Amino acid sequence: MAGLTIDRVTKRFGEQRAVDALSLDVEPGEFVALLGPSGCGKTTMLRMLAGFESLSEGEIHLGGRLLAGLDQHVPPEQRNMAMVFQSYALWPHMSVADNVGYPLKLRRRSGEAYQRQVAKALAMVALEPYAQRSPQELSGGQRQRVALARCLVTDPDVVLLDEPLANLDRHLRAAMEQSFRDFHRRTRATLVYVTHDQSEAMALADRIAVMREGRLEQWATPQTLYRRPRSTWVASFIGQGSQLKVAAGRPGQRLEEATLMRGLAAIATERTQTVLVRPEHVTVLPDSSSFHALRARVEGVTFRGERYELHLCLESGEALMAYHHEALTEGQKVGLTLHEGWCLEPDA
Ligand SMILES: Nc1ncnc2c1ncn2[C@@H]1O[C@H](COP(=O)(O)OP(=O)(O)OP(=O)(O)O)[C@@H](O)[C@H]1O
Repeated sequence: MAGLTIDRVTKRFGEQRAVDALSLDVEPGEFVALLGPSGCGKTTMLRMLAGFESLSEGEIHLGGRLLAGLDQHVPPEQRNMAMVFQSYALWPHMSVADNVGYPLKLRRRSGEAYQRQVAKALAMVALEPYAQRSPQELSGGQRQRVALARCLVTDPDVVLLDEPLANLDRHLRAAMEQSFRDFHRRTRATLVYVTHDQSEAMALADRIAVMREGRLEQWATPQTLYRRPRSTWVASFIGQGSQLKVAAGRPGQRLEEATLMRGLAAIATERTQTVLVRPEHVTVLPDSSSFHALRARVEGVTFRGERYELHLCLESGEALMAYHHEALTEGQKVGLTLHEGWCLEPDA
């Protein structure tokens, strides 16, 4: 197993910087997600890791070995990495087992060693009973597992995955998330996973690199991204929540209930700090009275099965999202207690 070092990597296409001075240290065996909106440079970064794209600046190391830099470009087939694409790219005329064994054939493996490695890779994705089927006889999720087995069969140091679940329906995606977790637990390969779906990245990765316009916005565990997003931009991208103005705190500070409620009650000109309030930190008191310091009007109610999602409008005009155990009526006035908030850096 080897770790990856991405050191100030830049990729220019003409005037545009698709990736801009990106640095990441990925631990051996770590599951990492590159997350960001469409066009932020995720796929370009992945292609540079795989060796399909050259670097404009910076270096990439695997273990102690320089893979790519100013005068160095190790070709893809010598990097001991494997890439899984959105489209699976399976051969339709070959059986599942032959698809999985194809990279071994390219390396001129045969006989018993070949059979053993194919069987082992198929077992890792629980597809042994399907070995002799053709890919057309499989579901989308099963096809993606064949693609995973094919990339595992050569024992790569690093597995690169480019939106591998993008073509699957929601139900299947959830089941496949579990397959990816199992896959990672069994192989302990270093995984770099590209996605624009924050819930997928949060569910799977040990650490997430949040990218925006080629640059790294934040590099942290899912828990840290959720609880302590750095900027207003990251906070609006990860999870649900509302951004309010308060007269309290500074970026990177957690506000307790009393400070937060006092800070919200201040006059508008003093409320200059943006605070993130997650919906689970809001208590809604349906019988609004003048007794409540903070009041709001119910603007919308969405039933989510286990709870209702309320869209509220504060007296300041700011929007606030909250959860509640029962349905309220639109237009209803409510009192609120906000239990905590997280102070954000302004958007650069
Ligand atoms: N070969 C290329 N030539 C010119 N521009 C390119 C090329 N490849 C990518 N780009 C540009 O670089 C930027 C980053 O593209 P990239 O595909 O890496 O983004 P992405 O984050 O993977 O997006 P998506 O989620 O939509 O796949 C985009 O603006 C894209 O148009």
